[in-house]
Amino acid sequence: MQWTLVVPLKPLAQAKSRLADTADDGLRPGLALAFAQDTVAAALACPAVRDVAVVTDDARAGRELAVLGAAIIPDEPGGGLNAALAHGAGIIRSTRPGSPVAALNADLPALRPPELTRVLDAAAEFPRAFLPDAAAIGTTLLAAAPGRELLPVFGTDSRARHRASGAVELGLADVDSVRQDVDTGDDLRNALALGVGPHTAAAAARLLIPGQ
Ligand SMILES: Nc1nc2c(ncn2[C@@H]2O[C@H](COP(=O)(O)OP(=O)(O)OP(=O)(O)O)[C@@H](O)[C@H]2O)c(=O)[nH]1
Ligand SMILES: C=C(OP(=O)(O)O)C(=O)O
Repeated sequence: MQWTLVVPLKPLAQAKSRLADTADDGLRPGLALAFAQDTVAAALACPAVRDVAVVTDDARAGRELAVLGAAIIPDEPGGGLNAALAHGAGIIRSTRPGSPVAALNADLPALRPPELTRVLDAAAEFPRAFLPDAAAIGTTLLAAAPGRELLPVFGTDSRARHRASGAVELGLADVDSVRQDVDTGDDLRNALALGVGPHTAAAAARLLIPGQ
């Protein structure tokens, strides 16, 4: 089974505000783009992934991610993360009704294709399934089988909210690279320790990170 992934991405100037103490206003947009580039490149290198659609209104991000092979969907609802994901999933479903769809965060710079394959293969056993983030509070991936709506409830406490929505929590071991989202400086240090992709490695080299 091959998946279509929907990756949401805020306008870069507003993205990753919780990294303000680690990357200043001049560097943060480039860092957020680098996370998205490494996430999308790793996803497209995954044999379980047929294609990747990024929902974004950011022109620069749209250009750079299209170069990697992503389809770009404008964030027409402009109603926040879950509206953007439902919009993207709806467009994918209208063009390809038989395809399984998964939402994947754009901030997974350590993402490894074999680990993403394991997560998607596990998700394929259920109508809807999700993977909790490294902090075990949020969600990094939400999957829906063909014919099932995605029904995303990302945001505060999304692990509990996805569980309450009936999605099955995937309790896989050794898929750290799919769980390691980067919201804070500590998250970035953890991702660097796992090993990030080339865009994030280059962007992070411009930051002053203790221990790096
Ligand atoms: N298209 C789209 N993507 C969004 C929107 N809000 C958040 N995202 C994306 O959803 C994922 C999780 O977003 P958040 O944690 O809310 O925001 P963030 O920019 O990652 O970090 P903070 O600014 O620190 O909250 C990231 O990939 C964001 O770029 C939105 O309104 N539209
Ligand atoms: C929106 C989410 O991600 P983040 O951890 O980036 O806030 C979430 O976990 O639902």
